[in-house]
Amino acid sequence: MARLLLVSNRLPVTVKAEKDSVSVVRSAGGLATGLSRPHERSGGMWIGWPGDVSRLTDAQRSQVEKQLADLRCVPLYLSASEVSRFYEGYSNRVLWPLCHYMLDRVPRQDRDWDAYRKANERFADLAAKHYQPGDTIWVHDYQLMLVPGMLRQRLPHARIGYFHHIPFPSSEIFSTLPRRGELLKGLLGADLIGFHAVSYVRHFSGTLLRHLGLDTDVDRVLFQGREVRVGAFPMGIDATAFETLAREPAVMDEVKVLHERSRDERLLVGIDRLDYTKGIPRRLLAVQRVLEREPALRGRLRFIQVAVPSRTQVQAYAEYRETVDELVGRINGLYGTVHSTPVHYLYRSLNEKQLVSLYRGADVMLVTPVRDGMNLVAKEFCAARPDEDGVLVLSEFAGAAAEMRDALLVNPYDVEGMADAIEQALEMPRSERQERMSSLRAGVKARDVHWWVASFLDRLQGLPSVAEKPPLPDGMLALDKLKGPGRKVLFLDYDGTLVGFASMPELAAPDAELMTLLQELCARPDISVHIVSGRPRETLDAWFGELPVGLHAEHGLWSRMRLGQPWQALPGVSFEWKPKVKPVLDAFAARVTGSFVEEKTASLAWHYRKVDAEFGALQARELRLLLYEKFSQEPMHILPGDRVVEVRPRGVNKGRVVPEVLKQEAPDVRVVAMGDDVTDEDLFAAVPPGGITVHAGNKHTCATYRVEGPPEVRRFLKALLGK
Ligand SMILES: Nc1ncnc2c1ncn2[C@@H]1O[C@H](COP(=O)(O)OP(=O)(O)O[C@H]2O[C@H](CO)[C@@H](O)[C@H](O)[C@H]2O)[C@@H](O)[C@H]1O
Ligand SMILES: O=P(O)(O)OC[C@H](O)CO
Repeated sequence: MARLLLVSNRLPVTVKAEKDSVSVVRSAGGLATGLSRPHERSGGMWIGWPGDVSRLTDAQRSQVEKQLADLRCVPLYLSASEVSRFYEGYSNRVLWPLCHYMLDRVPRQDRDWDAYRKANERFADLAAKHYQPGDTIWVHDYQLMLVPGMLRQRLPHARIGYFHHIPFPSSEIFSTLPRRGELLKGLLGADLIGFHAVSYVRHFSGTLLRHLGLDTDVDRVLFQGREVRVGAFPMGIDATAFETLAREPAVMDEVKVLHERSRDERLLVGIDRLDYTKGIPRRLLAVQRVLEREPALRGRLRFIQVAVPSRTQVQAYAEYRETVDELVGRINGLYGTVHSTPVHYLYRSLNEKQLVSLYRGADVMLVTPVRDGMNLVAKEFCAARPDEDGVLVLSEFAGAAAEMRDALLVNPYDVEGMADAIEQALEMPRSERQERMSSLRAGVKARDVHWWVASFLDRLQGLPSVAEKPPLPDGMLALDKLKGPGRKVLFLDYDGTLVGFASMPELAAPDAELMTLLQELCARPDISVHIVSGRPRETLDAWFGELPVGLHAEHGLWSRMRLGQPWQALPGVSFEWKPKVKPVLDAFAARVTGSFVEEKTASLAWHYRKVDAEFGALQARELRLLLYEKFSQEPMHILPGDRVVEVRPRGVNKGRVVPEVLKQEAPDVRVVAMGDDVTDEDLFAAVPPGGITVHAGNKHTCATYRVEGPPEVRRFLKALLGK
């Protein structure tokens, strides 16, 4: 099995320094707890921050390093400034609230981007240093979004995965980030990008389209010549370990004590990192509402809320703590008696045994975050209930809600609704509790953390590696093969190859530099030039009619072989479908603002270049489906292009030009074809063996060389002229 290199901001263990001793303890938080056991099993390494070590003596530090090495953890020490600017600053003041839809918590001006970028460089450097060929690198979470891209630069052939543990928000939210483009490109350095939920994949794909113009095809997107996969991998927990612990006599004793101490009380439990995304204040208010509404429950209801301190140096967390403290005090002041306290609040971390005892003892578990990537507490609770009892009240804004449909799902913003759900849970008959819990447990056990790790890594390791599928060689290298005498025939696509795209087709007229270049190529007795375009005859005539070049319009339907010769159509092509299809495209143009229909002699095209990228792509899919559905019997082809859907007669393609032209040339002529889009693939396929095919862009292609785009195509043609 390939060695696994985990890279995350926090290691699964944190250094804990006391007066005279130092030790490493389990880190809190979903990522660290969830991945600990898979790491123990994998035999690989884990690179990350072990927490604050600034006060350790040299001897203590080496003691810690020894302990970390035994756990196969490689520490990356963050300086005080990095903790404050990279971790607390950009990661937790900007990205954390933004990904949780809390724009009002993002500072007006972010000053920590630079520190974030530099810290990401340090993680990438350390991972690259420990990398051995054949390793799989798995980068985790929002603190390290630039690391996949940085690793790709350092290790072009490495297999790199990235998992985003928190929500990926809608593109409307992500778009507000000034550094959105850099962050997206950073993620795209990975081979596989995973999220907890399908909705996050959708948001991510929409954001790629909107900001980088990259269209995700179901689960893959092309970026810089590489295919990057994206997918939903809902994270699980070590269900067996929780269940085993929940059956231990020590835990059962603890549960017994808990029940004896609160003999007549029903027990509600909440367990969270103390984070403003976890919805603790509204949860407290809901408990308060239950007590207000149901006097009979006063003195008979106990809510144990355990909150582990988190990010205590960030002001928002300190303020949140005060809010929670105040609410707890208020509710206890209102409804406490000399015999009972309704809210039992613990501000600390619990060990696993204490945690599981609470899960096992709870009548109702309240997991009500206002937004959460997944939420593992909900799953831990179910795993810890082999008695198939207890009710889970779960926020519909937690990623876990997509899987845990048998929980009582609540809107965490609706305090009354949550109070209703708590009452419903308290009154729920045993048979219903059992039915729901049994179904929840089946899901938690089937999709546990080992399943999660295996499904992510199987997908990642099953992908063809960059080394197995090397990038196409640089087109400029092809020039060597064209050196020396001998005739050359150039087949050149126009839009996207000789010129860049314009918002309206008529705006992409050839510039002076291109006209000069074409004139110089035509002036060479050993070179003949053919422009093979999807454009109509009239346009090619207007732009190039005076040049001694071959012109081929509408993807080869019309050809003017030489200057002075007439245009001729390919024989036997049917156009009868056109009047039937045109009204369908017109209707789309009318309903999608900014789109329009282009009509040529033989084909029709619906362009949506100026339409909002996400909406345009959706509409294009709908149009294609409609066309397939209505006109599958017609002799026509439906061709998705770059922000265009084109309908052409069957049997016409750019490839048909090549043999026609070569009929008039000597057999030893050297053929060069250059193009950028899917229609040029027919051209490449028709080039005889030994010819040179150059794809201008980063799409899938059957060409043998690649250049980046029109400027490089021109550089190639100039070099052919010896310039
Ligand atoms: N008082 C306490 N004492 C001891 N342990 C405690 C504790 N309170 C919480 N924990 C433990 O910490 C973990 C919390 O994980 P969560 O998934 O609930 O949220 P978190 O926001 O940390 O994780 C992030 O990563 C995870 C995993 O991807 C996502 O589910 C989540 O949405 C995302 O925010 C659980 O394993 C829990 O047992
Ligand atoms: O304590 P933090 O800041 O490392 O966050 C822990 C959470 O699991 C983050 O996903």
